[in-house]
Amino acid sequence: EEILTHGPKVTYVPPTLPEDEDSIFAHYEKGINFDKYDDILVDVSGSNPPQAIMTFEEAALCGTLRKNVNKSGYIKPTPVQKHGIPIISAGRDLMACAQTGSGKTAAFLLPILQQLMANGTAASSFSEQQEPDAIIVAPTRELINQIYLEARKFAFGTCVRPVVVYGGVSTGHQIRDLLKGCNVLCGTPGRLMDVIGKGKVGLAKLRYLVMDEADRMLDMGFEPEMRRLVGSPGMPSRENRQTLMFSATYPEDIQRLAADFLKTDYLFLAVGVVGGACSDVEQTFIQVTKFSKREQLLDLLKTTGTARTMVFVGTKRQADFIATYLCQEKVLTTSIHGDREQREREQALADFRIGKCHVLVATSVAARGLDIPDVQHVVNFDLPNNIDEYVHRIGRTGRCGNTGRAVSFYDPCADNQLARSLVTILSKAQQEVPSWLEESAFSGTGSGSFQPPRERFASTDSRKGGSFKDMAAWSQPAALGVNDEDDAWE
Ligand SMILES: Nc1ncnc2c1ncn2[C@@H]1O[C@H](COP(=O)(O)OP(=O)(O)OP(=O)(O)O)[C@@H](O)[C@H]1O
Repeated sequence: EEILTHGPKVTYVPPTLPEDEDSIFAHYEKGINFDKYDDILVDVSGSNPPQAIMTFEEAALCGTLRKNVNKSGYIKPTPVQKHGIPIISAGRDLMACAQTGSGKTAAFLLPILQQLMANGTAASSFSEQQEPDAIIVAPTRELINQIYLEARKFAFGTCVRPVVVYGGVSTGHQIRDLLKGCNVLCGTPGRLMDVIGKGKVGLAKLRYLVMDEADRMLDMGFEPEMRRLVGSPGMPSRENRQTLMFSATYPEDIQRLAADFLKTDYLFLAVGVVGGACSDVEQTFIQVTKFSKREQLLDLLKTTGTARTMVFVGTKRQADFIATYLCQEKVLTTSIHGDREQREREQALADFRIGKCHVLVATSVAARGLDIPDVQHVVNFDLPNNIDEYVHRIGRTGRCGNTGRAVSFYDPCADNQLARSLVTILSKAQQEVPSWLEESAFSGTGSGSFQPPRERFASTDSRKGGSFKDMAAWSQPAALGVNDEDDAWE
């Protein structure tokens, strides 16, 4: 985004959003494994956690919110919602770790909206400076847009007005929309700091700060921006706001950093991984050589037919290259990565969502958070260099109790450092570990460290001590993956 402010003026204005209820509340069905969520082990640490709720009735949502939850097809809360909603309603700060696709978004949106309604938040109106009650940040443009659409859905028919700002779109357009009124501001960090810097957003009334994909928001790429945000003039101190963090992964070093942003008595919510980090995703590995990957991808796609498939690659150049190759081979393919214009990125996602293209070639920019119905396959054409990234990528399938498949190309020359962590992930998910993978993990050639496979949670509260050595070794800091080609943030 920063680069764009120095480049040609961005004039893209996204298409107007549909206003009809059917489109706003369109949702996909939860899967056969949704009820298994009930058996998942949950651990809340920190002092005096409030009691979990078992039903949405217990969440004591106002009538309109309750209706919107129903219209969204939610019948019972997921574990992160059962625990997260009362924690947030009780005014506590929260660091929440729960499996991909298990409903983290509603876990923070619903209690925030409920509190805003309960406290009689005034309908916002036109003003040259807006003072939102809540700010939500996320690492990519498409993800923040998706969160905004969820906020708009749950706030439907209430006086709460959500607004979104992100890079690659005309700033003028977004500011005009912002100034019409804003209670909940969703943004990617660059554009958010931009509108704050321009004086269009004041922070004096801020009560909630939400970091989605919090570990990403606090890694090397974004941490300075987050510190700038909380240090901005008017920003209430952490004692005077509620700070909420959500992710499926929390490296230990990031947790310790995160504590700077939270009240000291924050609660850590870990939704367990009984049955695995992603037990709803069948994970397979194919040993390949660098030069055989392309043909193997084609063979694989022939067996999957028109099933919706995301293919992750390591670099933007590679994304273009593979997408072009597949198009030449008559596979209906589109692509998303950081060098494409925002118009193209949004078009690609739309074409993939409606099934006009059944293959989406993507860099890590699409690894986190995106909730696309019926993604049946994830292919790691290139494995990421970080295990957390792997967890997020394969989490694009197998969402909300649905099942999915992830196939990863494993090139022993390039991917050895990931072997041990992969063995851990597979055994946690109670899936078969290929013997060659196990061998390469423990042959001594595989670097990286060993995580005891019986650990029940993807992350544990760093304040508990003792776990630190294992966890730090397990999750390499995401920052290690940063290089010129890294495309995981805006
Ligand atoms: N209680 C519920 N009942 C039915 N569907 C739900 C419920 N909660 C969430 N969903 C749906 O499940 C899907 C996944 O939710 P969401 O995108 O919030 O997952 P997430 O935990 O944030 O995943 P990620 O880690 O990938 O960001 C969404 O389509 C959402 O609407």
